[in-house]
Amino acid sequence: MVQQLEVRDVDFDELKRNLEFTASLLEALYTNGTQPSFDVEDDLQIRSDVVPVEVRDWLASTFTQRVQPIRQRLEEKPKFRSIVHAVQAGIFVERIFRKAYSTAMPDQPAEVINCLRDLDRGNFDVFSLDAVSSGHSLKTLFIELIIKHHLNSRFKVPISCLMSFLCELERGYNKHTNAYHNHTHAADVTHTVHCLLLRTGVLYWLTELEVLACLFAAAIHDYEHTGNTNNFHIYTRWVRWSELAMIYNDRSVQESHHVSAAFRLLQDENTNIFMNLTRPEWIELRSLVIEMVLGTDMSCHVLQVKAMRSCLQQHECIDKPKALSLILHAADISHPAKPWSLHSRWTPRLMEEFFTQGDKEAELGLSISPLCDRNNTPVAQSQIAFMEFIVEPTFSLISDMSEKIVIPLIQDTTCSRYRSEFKSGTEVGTETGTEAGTEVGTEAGTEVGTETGQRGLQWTVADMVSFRSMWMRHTEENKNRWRDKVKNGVSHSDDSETQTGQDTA
Ligand SMILES: Nc1ncnc2c1ncn2[C@@H]1O[C@@H]2COP(=O)(O)O[C@H]2[C@H]1O
Ligand SMILES: [Zn+2]
Repeated sequence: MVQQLEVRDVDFDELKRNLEFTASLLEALYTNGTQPSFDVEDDLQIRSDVVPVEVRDWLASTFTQRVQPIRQRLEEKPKFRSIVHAVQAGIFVERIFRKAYSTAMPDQPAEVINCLRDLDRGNFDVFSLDAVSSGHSLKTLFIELIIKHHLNSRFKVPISCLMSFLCELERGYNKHTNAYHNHTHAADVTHTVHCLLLRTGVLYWLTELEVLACLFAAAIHDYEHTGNTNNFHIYTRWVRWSELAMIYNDRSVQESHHVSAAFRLLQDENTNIFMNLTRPEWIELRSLVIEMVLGTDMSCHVLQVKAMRSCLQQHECIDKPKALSLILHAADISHPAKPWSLHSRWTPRLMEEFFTQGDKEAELGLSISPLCDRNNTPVAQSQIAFMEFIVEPTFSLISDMSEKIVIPLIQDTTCSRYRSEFKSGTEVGTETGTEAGTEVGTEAGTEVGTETGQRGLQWTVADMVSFRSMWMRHTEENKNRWRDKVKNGVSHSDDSETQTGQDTA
C-alpha cells in the first residue's frame, strides 16, 4: 500500500479493501493470541478445578516441553463481521500474491521448464536442472514446489524474501565447496521429499503447514555442511579445534548447525520467508523442522527405524513428526534407490568428499576413517552393503508406514477435494502411467482430475504399490551393477569410473 502511495498509483477500492484486510488481520491476530491456554492435565496430571490457570501455565512452561501460549487477556470473541471481512480480504490478498509471483518471476528458459516437467517423477534429473538453471537448482526447485503446493499464497510468502533467502541458502551450501554436500544435494533431497510424499500418498495426511515444514526442512537440512562427518568434528578436537563440536557438545554436531544457521537467516526481515505466519503456525513449523533435520543424523538411524517398526507392529498411532523425520532421512539416503544414471553420479561425489576427509586425517597424523582412504576403499562392496543394510530396510519401512497411514484415509472421503485438486494440478497419474506403467497400468491414469474422492483414492493405492516395486527394482539393479564391477575387478576407489562419475548408462 505504501509503495502504491509513493508512486501515486492508487486504486482507492483496492486500497480500502487492503486496509480492511489489515484491520481484520490485526484483530484476528489479537484474538488468536488471547485463546485460553492449553490443557496440561495429561502431562502433569493436574486437576484443572483445583489449580489456577496461571499456575498451570507456569508448570507447563517450566516442567514440560510444551510451549507456553500467550495468556488470556480478553474475553471477547471475534465479531462475525470481521471474520467475513478477513475471509473476503484473504481471498483477495491470495490473488495479489499469485499475481506478484507471476510478475516477479522472469520467464524461465525453455530448458528449465522442460526439466521441471519431470518434477513428480522418481527419475527427475537434478543434475540437468542444475546445468540449465546456471547452478541454481535449489532456488529453482524450491520456488517451483512452493508454488505447486500453493504454499506461497497460503502463507503469504513475499517473493522478494523468498528470492533473497534462497540466494543466501545456496551461498551457504557452497561455502565449503564440497563434492557432495552442496546445493545440488539439497535440491535433490527437497525434490525427493516432494516425490515421496506424493507417491506414497502421505501428502494427503498432511496439513499445508506440515508440507511447508517438510520442504523447508529438506532444503535446509545440510546448510553450511563442512564436508566432514560428525565424528571428524568430535575426534579431531585433540589436534584441531572444532568450533561446532564445542558449541553443540558433540551431539548431532552438523545437523544442529544446519538447522540453527538456517533459522538465523530468517532473523533478517529481508530473508524471513515466514514473516506472515501466525505465532502458533511459526511455533509448529519450527518444532517440526528441528525434529526432522536433527533426525538426519545418521547415528539416529537404528533408533529411528526400530522405533517406527515397533510402532507399526504394535498397531500404535503413528506420530507425525516421527513419520516425517523418517521420510526426510529416507530422502537423504535415497540415491541408491533411484535409477543407475543418477546413483552412479552421486556415489563418486560422496566418495570424493569422504576421501578428502581421509586426506586431511592423514595430514593430521590421525587414523583414516572407514571409507575415507582413497587408496584402499572397496566402493562397490560398500554400496551393496549400504543398500542391503540401510537403504532397503528404510524404504521398506517407509512403504509399510505409508500403507498404514494412507489406507484409513481411503475410507475417509471428507478430505477428497484437496486430493483431486492437487492431483489434477500436478498430473501425478501421468507419471504413474509412464514410468511405473508396467506396475499399475493405465487404470491409474484415468483417475487424474476426477472430482470424486473415491476414484482419486483408488489411484493412491495403485501408486503405493508402484512405489514399493519401483524402489525395489532400482536397488536390485544398482546392486547388480556394483556386483558386476566386483566381478570385473573394478570395485575399488582406484576405479576411474567411480571417481569421475561419467557412467550414466
Ligand atoms: N551411497 C552411499 N554410501 C555411503 N554412505 C552414504 C551413501 N549415501 C548417503 N550416505 C551417507 O548417508 C548420509 C545421510 O546424511 P548426509 O547427507 O549428511 O550424509 C550422507 C552420507 O554420509
Ligand atoms: Zn544430506
